[in-house]
Amino acid sequence: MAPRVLSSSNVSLEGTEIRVKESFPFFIACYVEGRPKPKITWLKDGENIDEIIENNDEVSLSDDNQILDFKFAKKKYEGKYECNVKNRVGHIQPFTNVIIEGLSNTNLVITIVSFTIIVIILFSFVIILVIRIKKNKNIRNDMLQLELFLFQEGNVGKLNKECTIEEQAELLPYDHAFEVERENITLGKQLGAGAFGRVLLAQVKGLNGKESPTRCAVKMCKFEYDKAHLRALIMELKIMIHLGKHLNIVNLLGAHTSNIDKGELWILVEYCKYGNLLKFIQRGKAQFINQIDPVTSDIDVGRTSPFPNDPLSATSLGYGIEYVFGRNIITFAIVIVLYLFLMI
Ligand SMILES: Nc1ncnc2c1ncn2[C@@H]1O[C@H](COP(=O)(O)OP(=O)(O)OP(=O)(O)O)[C@@H](O)[C@H]1O
Repeated sequence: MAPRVLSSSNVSLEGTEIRVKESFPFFIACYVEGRPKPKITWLKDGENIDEIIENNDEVSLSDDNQILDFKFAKKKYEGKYECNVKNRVGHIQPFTNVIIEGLSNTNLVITIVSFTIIVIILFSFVIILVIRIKKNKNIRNDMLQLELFLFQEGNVGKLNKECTIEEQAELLPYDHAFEVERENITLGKQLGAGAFGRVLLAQVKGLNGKESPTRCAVKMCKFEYDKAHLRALIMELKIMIHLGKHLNIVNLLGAHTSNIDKGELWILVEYCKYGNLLKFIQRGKAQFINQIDPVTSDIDVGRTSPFPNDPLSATSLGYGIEYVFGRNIITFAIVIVLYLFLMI
């Protein structure tokens, strides 16, 4: 059977055209059939292809010479490619014209211009982003400065007599006389934890001019970067400073505030060896335990003043009376009697 070109080829007896973009890969396929199996050789512009293929990684023959493969389209590969197919019975020579399309000048200009525009846009974006970040950082710094200023100085002029101190505690100033250096505080075991803070036992040197270390309880935020918790602790500290000392409350001994911008605020208060009042009562130290409502006897026990005429407000007692009983067992008895009296 004489050789015949199959339709899957991209060469034909009448000739075809293959257009390829420069630097793209392409191939010329000359699939044939015939019996005996035809032999295939290739010509480029009438010359044997061997010269091009020899020592050239970019051009190769495969599939019994049926495929001529080009890794990159280059101008030098442009031309007429003939596929010489021969067997004993016949001979055919299908061919194709390969045209390599380079980037036209206009295309090149468009590419360069678009690239430049993209670079300029990206660059502007980066600049705008940097300016924004810087601006936000400045705003944040200003806000931090403002918050720190409010913490230190407060804004007493804005206090409203019709509101409770608890509602406007932020406006109260901080008293630097309470400041204790970090190196004077040695933290110990945890005594307990509240809604937003935890309390640790500590030894503090140089408190009230004393040489020997003072045992105290240090209250700090559970999570240093939680602003809401820090704010609550600041309010607690300011209220304690505002209240001043009193026999029946757990008094403020000092505070470590120099790292407050990093969320670190420690409040040093008197240590109460019996801890929390509710737990103390629940442990069965008081014989009338059954008469106390377990719900209202939590923090509210401290918030209801057992001394109606006490100059300290109910709020003030809320910050300390829970722990007072460890210090003074007689006061404890008086408070419980008064509490029962008030309950009736
Ligand atoms: N001065 C103190 N002496 C001994 N233990 C204390 C002292 N202060 C607090 N504790 C212990 O730490 C626990 C937590 O105290 P904290 O004041 O943080 O919480 P709270 O008053 O119960 O709750 P909240 O944080 O809502 O006010 C208490 O229950 C108590 O066991």
